[in-house]
Amino acid sequence: MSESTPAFAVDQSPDRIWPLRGEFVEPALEQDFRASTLSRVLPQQRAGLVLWAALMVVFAVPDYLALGAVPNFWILAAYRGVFALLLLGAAEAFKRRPNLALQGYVLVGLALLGYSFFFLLYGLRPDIRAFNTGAIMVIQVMLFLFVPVRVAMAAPVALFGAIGATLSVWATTADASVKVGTAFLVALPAVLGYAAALRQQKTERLEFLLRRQLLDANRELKDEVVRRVALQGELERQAFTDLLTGLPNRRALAERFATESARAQRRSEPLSLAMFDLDHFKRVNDTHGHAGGDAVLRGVGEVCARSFRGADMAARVGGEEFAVLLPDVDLQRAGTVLQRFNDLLAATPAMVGDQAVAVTATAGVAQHQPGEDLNALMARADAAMYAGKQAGRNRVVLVPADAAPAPS
Ligand SMILES: Nc1nc2c(ncn2[C@@H]2O[C@H](COP(=O)(O)OP(=O)(O)OP(=O)(O)O)[C@@H](O)[C@H]2O)c(=O)[nH]1
Repeated sequence: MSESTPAFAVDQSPDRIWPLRGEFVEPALEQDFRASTLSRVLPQQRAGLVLWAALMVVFAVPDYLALGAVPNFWILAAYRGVFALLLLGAAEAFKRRPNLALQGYVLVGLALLGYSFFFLLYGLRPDIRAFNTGAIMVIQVMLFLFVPVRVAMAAPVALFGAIGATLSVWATTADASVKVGTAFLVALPAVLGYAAALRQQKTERLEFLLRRQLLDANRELKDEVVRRVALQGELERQAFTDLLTGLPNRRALAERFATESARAQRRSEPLSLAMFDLDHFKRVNDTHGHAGGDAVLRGVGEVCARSFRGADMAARVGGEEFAVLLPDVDLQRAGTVLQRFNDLLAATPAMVGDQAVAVTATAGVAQHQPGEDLNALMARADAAMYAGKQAGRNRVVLVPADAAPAPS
């Protein structure tokens, strides 16, 4: 997100919404918006249709009271009945195919029929002309505000209603003031309804954009948190890992030692530590270059991974120096484990280019003594390893259990 764009600003640029249609210019966006309104629009439209059908039927009563059972009454009653059925049918169709409700064509068709009924009423019931005009005014308002339908569709229908009503009145009266008055009366609610509905449509769409932006921002925020947690995990992993061999580093060893020495003491279990150093590693570097030496070190890491149990921890603690922490393992067993490792290492040459380079290691092993810290334990194992180097390398030297602690 660029710095100049506030996080939650809605893009209100005029070209996003048609000024007179109040719909998104982008068809996909408009489609998304309409789909998001379905759960609200559908029940409203269906309720509106049922109410409309009920009104059509109920108003047959005043027709009958005014006209009696004459042919005009029956024409109106038939129109009312058929139209009410159509309205109920549409309400049912909307339930099955909600897209019909969103598109608005069905509603527009029904509105055209509805207006036509009132035009007919002007001819068949001139006695209620004023009432008729009032009903058309109500329909004009309902068309825009009560039953949610797109203004782009409602506007031509309202125009049809206004013109139709005006023409019907002009055809059925000679009174000029009634003619002009009716034209105004039916046009005015259409204009007001259109203006109000247009404003509402635009507001709803801007709100939709805002909601979407908020959701996007929220999603971005969540993704960012996930990314950061992963990054933090990776940084932590790196802080405890030797990048060349992938083995744990000295820091990781220190943490593990703190846990294991406390546990060993609590449970009176043995804990051993081995230090091993590659033999004549300088020669490897001198012969195969530093990169060759690195390849050999990586190979040692792989042998460690294959050699020690999951509970043991082999760590790289210096250039070509390694430490192995062996929980619940006494000195003798640790010696055996290290000897097995040494044998495997000697038998597993690393490939440097197309050359197989074998290395050996010299190890010193010590068993942890109560209260001893890591440095002291490492120093004792180190001293044994040094003794092993002196004695000819490629061997494992144990620190006797009763040996004096090494000076820290
Ligand atoms: N390639 C490589 N070499 C390293 C690294 N760290 C230390 N070394 C080399 O390891 C060698 C250690 O040499 P020395 O300490 O003389 O020991 P050595 O040659 O292994 O001889 P002994 O330990 O006495 O058997 C040096 O040449 C260091 O440069 C490393 O990360 N990569």
